[in-house]
Amino acid sequence: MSSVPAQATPRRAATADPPPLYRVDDLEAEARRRLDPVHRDFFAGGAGDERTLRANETAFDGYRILPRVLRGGGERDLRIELFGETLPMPVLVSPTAFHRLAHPQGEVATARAVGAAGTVMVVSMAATTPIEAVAGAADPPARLWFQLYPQPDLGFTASVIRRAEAAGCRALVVTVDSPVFGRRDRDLRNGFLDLPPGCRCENMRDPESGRVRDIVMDATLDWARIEWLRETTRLPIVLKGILHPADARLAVEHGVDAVLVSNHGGRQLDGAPASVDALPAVVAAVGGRIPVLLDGGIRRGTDILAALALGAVAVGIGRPVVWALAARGEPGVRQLLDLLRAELARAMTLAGAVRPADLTREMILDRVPV
Ligand SMILES: Cc1cc2nc3c(=O)[nH]c(=O)nc-3n(C[C@H](O)[C@H](O)[C@H](O)COP(=O)(O)O)c2cc1C
Ligand SMILES: CCCCCCC(=O)C(=O)O
Repeated sequence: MSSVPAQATPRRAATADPPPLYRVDDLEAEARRRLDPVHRDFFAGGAGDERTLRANETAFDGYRILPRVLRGGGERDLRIELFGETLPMPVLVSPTAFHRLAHPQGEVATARAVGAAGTVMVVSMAATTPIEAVAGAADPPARLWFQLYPQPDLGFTASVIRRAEAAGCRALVVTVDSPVFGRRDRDLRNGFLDLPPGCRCENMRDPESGRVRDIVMDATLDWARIEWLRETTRLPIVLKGILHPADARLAVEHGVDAVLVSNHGGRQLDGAPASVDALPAVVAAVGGRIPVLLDGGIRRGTDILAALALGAVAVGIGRPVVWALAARGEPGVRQLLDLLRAELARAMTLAGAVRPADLTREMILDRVPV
């Protein structure tokens, strides 16, 4: 008679159920096996020596969470309020380009998973599915925000904003850390220049000519353009790519509705600080006048907890979504969001917080050497 090991993995039924997911990083390993190496490098890579890319993740090792005990509270309530809406958890999907390089269903699969989770998907201007199709894809519908690289052609920029508004996007995320494209050695070495046939940045289609325009990184971008955007749309505006506290103050003065502390996942200025290291000074500069969000290096529920305790209202995830999509399609992104929600709830329970608002600055010990 054969014995059954105490920790036997349950035999899975022969259905399309994805295998269990134990940690976010498992998705990366799985995705790496599936992806074309050139596309894998595009998704994984950063600028220059990838110092900032590495720092985004390792910086979280330097924070220690000081838990409170005997606080009771029962079930955790992860909901947050943002722009007058209640989100089920403080985790958003940050904009990432070219989802159809990760999975044939691309942004449609991502939107369906985000719709099921009830949180926000920030759709990239460089999406490979038109915003209208992303908006129509999910049931329940995903809450969509639209990410914009302001183009030098103001008429075209306004037409893209109108498309996003008409598709039901509820905020405009303006990326301000990209006056020029970061120098990404991996892509240069791989000669990654073009999307495969049939795969295009559909949000760049010119309404008059029908031609798909190239995305221009505009080095003339300045605060006057933010004023123009403020006059051009009534959507809440989020500035993405703020690291300096003085810029956070200027954002408030220019009527911006939120700032997203981000270094673009280490893909723009190599040598910039880890997002989480830049967060406290930005939070102090903003002084509660507008919400502060953060992305970069979030891989665990404890990372989310640390960012919230340091003053972020919510966090964004970039690469984990791409890995989940490449590894397992829509079910993978669902699993990813479920896992992060469960990890955050457990971390909050262990730290004695019932709601995100219970997470306070004193619960994080000052940065410890790593
Ligand atoms: C493959 C990839 C594509 C990205 N595309 C965009 C984009 O189109 N627009 C944008 O504002 N940021 C883009 N980003 C940056 C992300 O929005 C986000 O800031 C970053 O990925 C967060 O770091 P993380 O990957 O460690 O979560 C991209 C990042 C990656 C990795
Ligand atoms: C010129 C193509 C623009 C794609 C931008 C995607 C992006 O932001 C990234 O980090 O990659």
